[in-house]
Amino acid sequence: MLRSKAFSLLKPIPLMSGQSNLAYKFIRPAIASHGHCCHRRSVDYRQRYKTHPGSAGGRTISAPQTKVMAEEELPGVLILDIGGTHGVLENLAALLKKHFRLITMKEFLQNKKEMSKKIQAVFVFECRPIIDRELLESLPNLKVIGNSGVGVDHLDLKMISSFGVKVTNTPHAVADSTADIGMALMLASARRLVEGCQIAVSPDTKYFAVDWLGVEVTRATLGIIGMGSIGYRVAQRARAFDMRILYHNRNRRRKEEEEAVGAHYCEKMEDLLQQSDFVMVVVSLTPETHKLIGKKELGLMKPTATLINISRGAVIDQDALVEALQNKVIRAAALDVTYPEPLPRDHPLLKLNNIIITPHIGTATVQAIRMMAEEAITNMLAVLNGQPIPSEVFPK
Ligand SMILES: O=CC(=O)O
Repeated sequence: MLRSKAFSLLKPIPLMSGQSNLAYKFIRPAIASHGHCCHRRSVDYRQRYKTHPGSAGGRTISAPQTKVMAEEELPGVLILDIGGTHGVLENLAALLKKHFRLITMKEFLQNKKEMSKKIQAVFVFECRPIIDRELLESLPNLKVIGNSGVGVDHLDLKMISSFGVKVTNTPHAVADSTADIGMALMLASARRLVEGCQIAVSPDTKYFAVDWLGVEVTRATLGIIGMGSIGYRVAQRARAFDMRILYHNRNRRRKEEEEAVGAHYCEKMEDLLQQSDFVMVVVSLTPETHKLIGKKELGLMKPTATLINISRGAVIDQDALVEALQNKVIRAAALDVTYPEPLPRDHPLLKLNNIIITPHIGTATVQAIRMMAEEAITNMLAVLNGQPIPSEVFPK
């Protein structure tokens, strides 16, 4: 009952744009307990994320230190997740509790009058919860929405900003784990890992009766569409496989960044599509990238090529993809993201054997979710303390 009440606050909105520019050159704000200036300390994030020039990822995000305060003194944070996280959020509660008074949606709805005054921040744990006007109107002291994750297409940035509320995201914390899932999908699809597993466990099949062959990733051409921090990390990994790396991006990376991973810029996405054996989509979802890969683009790809998507489902026209896979216009696809998530059980994509689909697990690692929470906490505290905000996302 309470759950369904909470859900009534969350209703779908049209896809919206919005993405931080993944800037890395920020100084971590001096962290003090909220409202008090103690233990001020600045940490240059470039020291922490110095794996390569221009990279914005890192492995050592650590939550800021806060003076121990009584719970009532701490700013309230409303925890917004849609459930189904199997205790993950509970594990993050201890981290959040060091800096905030945690308020669940259930507590908020039970005692709206008192709670609404306390809530200064909303922590969004999954990329599905929707923050609507009704919720914002009921939180007069809200200053920041700390999104745990890089993609903010589930948030109506213009509407949120009209309430004077800031939105932040966590581009650094997600970079490695998301790049890893891209590599995992590419390798799994190339070597038909899922089919291999099915054969190995099937009682009906002779163990070695594999009547098909995979393809090799080594020395193949990888085309990366979207060379932000995740795309760049994919390139770093692909280099170890001696891959020829092409990329297409709104903005060309610096020469030294290209050289560091041996990546070649394709001004036209068409050139990348025509030349690549593996095409990996790593763009954020915006109105410009909605259905970026459709029938025409799939038609430009080699019949031996594989499409990998680790960004958002809606950047690919799924009907066109079904048709392309059915008609062998391309060899295969490997998707960590779909539209919607999960796909309805009778969706034609689930009936194909030249596809691998994982349930949006790019950041589903012990390390990533912790780093995401820590990065989100740092962002939210910076807003509440009036300090420079490491990763603010602006409406376009
Ligand atoms: O999907 C994951 C993210 O947006 O970081």
